[in-house]
Amino acid sequence: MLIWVIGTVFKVTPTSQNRRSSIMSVCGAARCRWIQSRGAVRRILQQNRTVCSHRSGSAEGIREKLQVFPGGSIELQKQQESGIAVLTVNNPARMNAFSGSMMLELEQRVCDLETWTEGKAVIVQGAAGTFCSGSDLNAVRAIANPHDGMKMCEFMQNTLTRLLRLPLISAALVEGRALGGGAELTTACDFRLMTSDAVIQFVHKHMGLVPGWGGAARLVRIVGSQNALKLLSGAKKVDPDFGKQMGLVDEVLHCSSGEGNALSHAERWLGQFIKGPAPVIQAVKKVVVSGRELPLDEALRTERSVFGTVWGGPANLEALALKPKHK
Ligand SMILES: CC[C@H](C(=O)O)C(=O)SCCNC(=O)CCNC(=O)[C@H](O)C(C)(C)COP(=O)(O)OP(=O)(O)OC[C@H]1O[C@@H](n2cnc3c(N)ncnc32)[C@H](O)[C@@H]1OP(=O)(O)O
Repeated sequence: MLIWVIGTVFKVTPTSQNRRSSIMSVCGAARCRWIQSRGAVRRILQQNRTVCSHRSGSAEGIREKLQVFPGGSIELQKQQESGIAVLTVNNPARMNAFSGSMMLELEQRVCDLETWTEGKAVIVQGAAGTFCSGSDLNAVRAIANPHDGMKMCEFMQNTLTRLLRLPLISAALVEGRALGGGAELTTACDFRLMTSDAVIQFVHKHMGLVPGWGGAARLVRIVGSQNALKLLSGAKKVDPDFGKQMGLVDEVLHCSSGEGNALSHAERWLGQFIKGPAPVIQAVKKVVVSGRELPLDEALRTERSVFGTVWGGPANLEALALKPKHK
């Protein structure tokens, strides 16, 4: 599945190359590069939409089971002006634990974000001053057999992989507690921001488990295998200082608690990375995703292809006209 998604998102077909050469023959080189790159953008977006409507057959059976465990919601607010979306895990009565229906809703929200062409960033947060306490233990008890457990994990792995691959710069805003699957969710974002009293804890070992939503694989890539082993085998509480020290946490937000206060700090922090037009920010994220996930040759090919989507584009031409000095 993973390889299939990478393949479909980044593939350039021979047919599309033929189409490119015929366009080349009738255009000036710069204009042509621009048209060609618009085509590449359209293709990537269309392929994303294909992924969107694609329902993994192997995860299929679990949807009906997850639907049986309602409660809470996943809220998505897209701020058109700033280009920042806010995704909120909302189940405060259970410390924002994921019910079955919330898992299904998360997939829909990620799907929505995959086609947000004007977007630049997404902040993932929890409602009511705490991040997320993992799976809803009531649902977990009801599907506590290996077959359903693996299906649920596969479903969440696919969704969180898509979240991490969004062409938007993502940040987990951790207030309060991020436990179990909640800790895993933070690793499906590009950055982790913590308020000074927040804690991230991979409590899985205490539950007789290991991470299953892809959190271990991602954690190793973020902090290295030594640190990951310590965090998982010790079920260590990660406070902001410890998190910064091992590279799990990108920024500590020193702000008083209060409705929206941490969020506005997070938006300000993200602001430094999302100045400029959305297509350029999205292109930056795409080359980082390909560099992070693909073998070098393929990553280089993808980088060229993404480069073609911005080279000679409006932002590039405007910058050239201004003769900038980067002092
Ligand atoms: C792959 C992911 C992995 C898996 O499914 O395999 C998991 O995520 S397993 C779940 C890991 N999470 C936990 O084990 C969390 C257990 N809960 C706690 O440790 C505490 O509740 C805590 C620290 C989150 C909050 O403690 P506090 O004293 O501040 O509040 P309460 O304990 O009174 O909690 C309030 C209310 O929320 C309910 N709650 C909290 N977490 C969950 C949860 N994960 N599932 C269901 N319900 C949860 C808690 O039971 C309380 O409800 P109440 O009706 O008031 O008793």
